[in-house]
Amino acid sequence: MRLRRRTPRPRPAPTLPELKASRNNPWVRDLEAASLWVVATRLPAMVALALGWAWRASRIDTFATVGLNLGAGVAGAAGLLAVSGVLEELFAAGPTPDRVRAALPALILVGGAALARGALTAGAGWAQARLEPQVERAAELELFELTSHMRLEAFDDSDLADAMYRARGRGVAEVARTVTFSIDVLTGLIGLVAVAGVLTVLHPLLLGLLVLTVVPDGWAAARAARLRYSRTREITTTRRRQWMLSDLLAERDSAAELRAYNMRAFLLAEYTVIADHVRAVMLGVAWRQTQVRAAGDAVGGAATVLTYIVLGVLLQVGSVPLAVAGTAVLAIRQGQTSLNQLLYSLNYCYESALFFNDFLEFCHQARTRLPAPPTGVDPGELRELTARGVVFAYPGDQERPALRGVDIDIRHGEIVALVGENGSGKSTLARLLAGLYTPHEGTISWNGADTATLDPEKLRDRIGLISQDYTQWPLSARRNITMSDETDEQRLRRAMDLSGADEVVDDLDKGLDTLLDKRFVGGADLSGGQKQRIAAARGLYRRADLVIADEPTAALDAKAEKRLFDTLHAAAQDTTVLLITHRLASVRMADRIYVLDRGRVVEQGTHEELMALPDGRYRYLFTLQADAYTGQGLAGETASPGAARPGTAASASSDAR
Ligand SMILES: Nc1ncnc2c1ncn2[C@@H]1O[C@H](COP(=O)(O)OP(=O)(O)OP(=O)(O)O)[C@@H](O)[C@H]1O
Repeated sequence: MRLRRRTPRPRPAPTLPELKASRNNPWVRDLEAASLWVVATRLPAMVALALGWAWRASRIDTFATVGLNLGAGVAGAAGLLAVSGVLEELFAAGPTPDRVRAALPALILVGGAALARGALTAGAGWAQARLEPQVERAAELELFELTSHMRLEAFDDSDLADAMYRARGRGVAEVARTVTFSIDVLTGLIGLVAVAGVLTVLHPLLLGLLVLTVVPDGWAAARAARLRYSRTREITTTRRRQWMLSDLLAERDSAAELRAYNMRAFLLAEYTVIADHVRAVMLGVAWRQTQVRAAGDAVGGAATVLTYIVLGVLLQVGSVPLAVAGTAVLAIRQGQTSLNQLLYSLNYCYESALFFNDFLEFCHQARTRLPAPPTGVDPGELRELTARGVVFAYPGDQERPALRGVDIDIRHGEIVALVGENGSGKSTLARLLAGLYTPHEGTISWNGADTATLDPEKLRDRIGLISQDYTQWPLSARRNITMSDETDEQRLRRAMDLSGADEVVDDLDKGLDTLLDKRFVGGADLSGGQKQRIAAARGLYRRADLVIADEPTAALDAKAEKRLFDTLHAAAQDTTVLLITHRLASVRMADRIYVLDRGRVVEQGTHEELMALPDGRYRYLFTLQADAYTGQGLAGETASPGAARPGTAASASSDAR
């Protein structure tokens, strides 16, 4: 049976063009066009996958659930056949006490079968209830093992973000539900097969009629499930936006700016438009589902009436005796109960399985974004880190690479600085050097070996990254500094002392054991600069060969800033420092300064060499800053940013590109 094409529904336009429903997704189109046959053939594979997850989560409970349900089905069939024996004796000729006595053994069998069925069903229910949390745990762990292991650039891919949203939102919860409904489907099927067996024994024609009552309801259930799913999937991006807006409206991080900039009405207005759109889509789904279910019920009801008419005719023409007809009525009623249960579970199972498929789809996509397996090759103590012809573009930005052929050299014990205007590519380059991104072209070499051939974890262990976008982890102050490393009290004190985090920790109620999250009882909140000191201590705590400090002082007061820069300069005696900063006074002492502009190195050299370039960009930027402090300087000489050209004497090798 082919499904009818949908009638077009009115859809309010979402606020942003990118929130429009994706009607071009081939998977959704395929889903909408799927016939009942396709659905029926897909479902067993999904049920098998779900049972595979159940098996992985707990073999005993899966085995018990399926086995006990099977036993309950067999007991049900035996009970029905025993009923036929009871009726046969009761409808026989002779005095009533004799007929009752004759029916007694079959009656005991009916009672025994009912008892056994009840006990087995209860046992199966218990095993099934135990399965759900175990499957949920297994699915969540799988999801987060993948999300935390994917390559960093995967997070910049909007398609993957949609897939992750679906998997995290409903997908992961539906894994356990798919297992539950799959088992319900199996249970319903077992019950139905038992009844079908009994009906076949009583009269084969009755079996055909029972099947006739199944098809319309089955079609309606599958169609209704598909409708909901395809509409829900279409509005994934809209829902993701709604989720983000709900965070902005309810989260602590945005609470202050929301008020300061009177964003409430604006955000609520956008939220309302999106919520209206979602509501309209879901109301449309509810109406279509009701139509489909009503059609299925009507045809199914007619088939039931037909079944009873045929039974009456068979009785009339003497094709079945009265006792068999009585049992057949019971069997048909029990069959329909099983059928209802089966259809109910089928409906939910199919719907759940579609969302479960989202989870599987994301897991599949995430697995293609995992880093190469660890090579185990230790990079060794840093002597030299070089980048040659490095090109890198963020996903979706292939036309505008963030780095366009960068060459740089960092040698042991040096302080190397990256400077340049906003968006020139400094942080991107730092992340590549830290092994967080892989170049699309060119190579990054550690002691001459391409970092792609080195063990990424061992490489990252040798690098302390003081990130520009640092995270304040909802963990103790101690963990915020040591992170995954063991606590070494001496090293910890030193890192705190060098970064100024000691003053922050001294002010906390429980010192290093204070939880840095105000959302929990006893948690503390830090100022922007205090958070940055903790982040700096984190980078310095590492036993690192290379410290990469990306704008480490943006939020620090003048005293703390000087202290940290002094620390970084001192640290360069036994380690190597890559410093990214807009405070150009702090890079004067650097061994080499690279000036980036739109993804290229446009100048390189020492402070003196760069200042000697008459039209140099560094000279222009440095002078501009110096001028802001002194009110003098060379600002008058350098006309404008547009006038700043790559220098000649010490201009970068990449200039030529
Ligand atoms: N996660 C990302 N996804 C897509 N594009 C990005 C991402 N991060 C940065 N970019 C883009 O890459 C370019 C370089 O950004 P990058 O952060 O490296 O610059 P930067 O020199 O560190 O800037 P700033 O001085 O403002 O920190 C910019 O055009 C930016 O828009």
